[in-house]
Amino acid sequence: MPVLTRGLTKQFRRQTAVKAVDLAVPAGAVYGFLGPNGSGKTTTIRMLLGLVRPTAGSIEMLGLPMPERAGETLRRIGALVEGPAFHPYLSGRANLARLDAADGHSDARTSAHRIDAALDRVGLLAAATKRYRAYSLGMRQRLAIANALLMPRDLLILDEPTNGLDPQGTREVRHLVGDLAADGATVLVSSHLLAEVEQMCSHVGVMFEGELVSQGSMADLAAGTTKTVRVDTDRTADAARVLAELGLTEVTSTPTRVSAVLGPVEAAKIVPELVHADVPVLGFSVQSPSLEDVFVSLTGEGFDVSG
Ligand SMILES: Nc1ncnc2c1ncn2[C@@H]1O[C@H](COP(=O)(O)OP(=O)(O)OP(=O)(O)O)[C@@H](O)[C@H]1O
Repeated sequence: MPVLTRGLTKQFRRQTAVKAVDLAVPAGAVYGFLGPNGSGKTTTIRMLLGLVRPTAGSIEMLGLPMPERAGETLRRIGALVEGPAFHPYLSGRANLARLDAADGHSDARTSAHRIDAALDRVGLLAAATKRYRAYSLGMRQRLAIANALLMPRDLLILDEPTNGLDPQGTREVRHLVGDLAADGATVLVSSHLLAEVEQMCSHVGVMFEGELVSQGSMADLAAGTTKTVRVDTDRTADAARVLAELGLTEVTSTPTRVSAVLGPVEAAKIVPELVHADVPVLGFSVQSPSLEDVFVSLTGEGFDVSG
């Protein structure tokens, strides 16, 4: 597990910002750390990176205890936390050269090569000599990610990398995250946008009021919740009877559609039974709840989907 925490807790003076969080980020995952603003994501990430001292709990990063082994682990971790300070009048390449030179672990002899490789990785090589101030927001964020990629990394931690970006910049960064994962890095990426996590991530951890209320693969999360079945037909009363006889629950009808909760019933049995009962099936679907449905069922609250 590239990231593993036990009972991770942070108490500020009046408030427990992070409450006994057990994070488990498996190798190769794009783990979406999802939660509304103020739910404790940034504080958790800052504890992982040793920027904030936990009140309680333990952290393992890349299999080693933190902060005891920070010297070994941090050089294998690329992080984007609160954008590094870029100089507006220097080019993208010159900015990376400054930051690389400031990194005590970097090798000056390989610097030029590593910088161009990182710029290439984020698609900024052609704009390498442009001044930072002339970069779009998406380019600025990609430069910040390039900075995290100056050294080979096993784990990338990106705190809200699409925050403040326009739709084009957002797309650029989402693609980049997918590419980085395809290259074999494990990525922990925080977001307050449900749709973004749904599109970009293989795994999700849901934070709410300082607690990790759920985590797992996207598939597990959907499987653990209630699937619903819809049948479009002009004989809804008969269809409803068949579904109830099969053992589906919460059967409801409109004039043209019957919906019900699937439960343990095998979905493949439904259409043959309907046909057998002479119910014309004009449409049939089995629906897994969206991440939004899951969030609402976990927290009892709606999620501001638009962000
Ligand atoms: N240094 C601090 N001192 C006191 N309270 C803090 C401090 N840092 C964070 N908090 C509080 O802890 C809670 C969690 O904040 P945190 O920034 O971790 O949330 P978040 O999920 O990352 O939200 P955002 O997306 O807005 O950054 C908030 O209520 C915040 O006000």
